[in-house]
Amino acid sequence: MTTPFPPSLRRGRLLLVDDRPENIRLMHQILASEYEIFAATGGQQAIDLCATALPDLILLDVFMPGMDGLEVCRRLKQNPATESIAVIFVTAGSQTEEENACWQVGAADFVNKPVNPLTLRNRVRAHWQLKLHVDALHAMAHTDGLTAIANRRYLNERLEAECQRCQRSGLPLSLLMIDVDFFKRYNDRYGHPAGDECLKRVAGALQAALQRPFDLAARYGGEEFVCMLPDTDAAGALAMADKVEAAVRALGLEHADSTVDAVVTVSIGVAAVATAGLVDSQALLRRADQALYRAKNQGRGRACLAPEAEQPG
Ligand SMILES: Nc1nc2c(ncn2[C@@H]2O[C@H](COP(=O)(O)OP(=O)(O)OP(=O)(O)O)[C@@H](O)[C@H]2O)c(=O)[nH]1
Repeated sequence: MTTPFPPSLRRGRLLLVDDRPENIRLMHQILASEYEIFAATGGQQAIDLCATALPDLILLDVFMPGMDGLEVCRRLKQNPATESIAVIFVTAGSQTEEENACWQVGAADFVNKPVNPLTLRNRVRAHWQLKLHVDALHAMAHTDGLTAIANRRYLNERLEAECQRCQRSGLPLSLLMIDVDFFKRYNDRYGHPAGDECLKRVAGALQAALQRPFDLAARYGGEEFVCMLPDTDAAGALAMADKVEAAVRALGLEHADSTVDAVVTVSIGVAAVATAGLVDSQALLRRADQALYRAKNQGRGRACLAPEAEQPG
């Protein structure tokens, strides 16, 4: 799952790339106590490892037979999945042209060969700390402050990307728009701090109900949430909506002023993209919102499916 929440105190993952095993051994000795180490002795192997091991940093030899370090770096920077991995080149020479070529392909830094252990350790540590800070900022920008699930900004980014993917692949995509019933009355009766606590519990129930790695639960604003369900058609989304509705009811949060039940309930609007063609994220959200409005009008504490979108032309 693409999560906005990085593990905060994990060990950094470091990929060492050098065609000479003795160089890898030396760097391993210097760095193994602080990092989880992976190693590759060729360019293609390094690229393959990046896709599976997802390292945080790479120490990359420039001159290697076959694909050299410059080409490895160029390819990593062209791939959105690997472009943010910091590449520190390990260079034998210190010629200006060689350094410039490294910067041009996207180097983050250099270390000279033969490596000075202290310099290597400090350079790697500086880039690892920078990466931790960037990840933390990224997580903060994508997280809702109250409920700690994804926020509307992250939902919009992911939804846009999923709509494009769905348009290319023709696979279905569904949204649930979820609203806590009579939440104003809840706040009025139990107080705003209890209202906040209720929203946190509802968010937790949504998060727990979604089980596929690419599903996403987000707080859309106020007492409204959205669940994005890739590769899920209308029938699957309706089943998920029922599961979410039941999960919130099962929290058993007393709501004495609700006319739906004695506990907190939610209404859910479901919208699905079923057919190939243009997929418009905002139109999908609007359809889910209209279905939510119908669920409210039909008595709340239930899910309603939006009619299929009309295809242009
Ligand atoms: N405690 C708390 N309340 C919030 C928060 N965000 C929005 N609200 C409250 O949510 C309530 C939403 O009220 P309405 O839009 O009238 O909806 P409702 O009372 O849930 O009624 P229905 O949706 O028709 O069932 C308002 O009273 C908002 O103040 C929040 O972060 N914390």
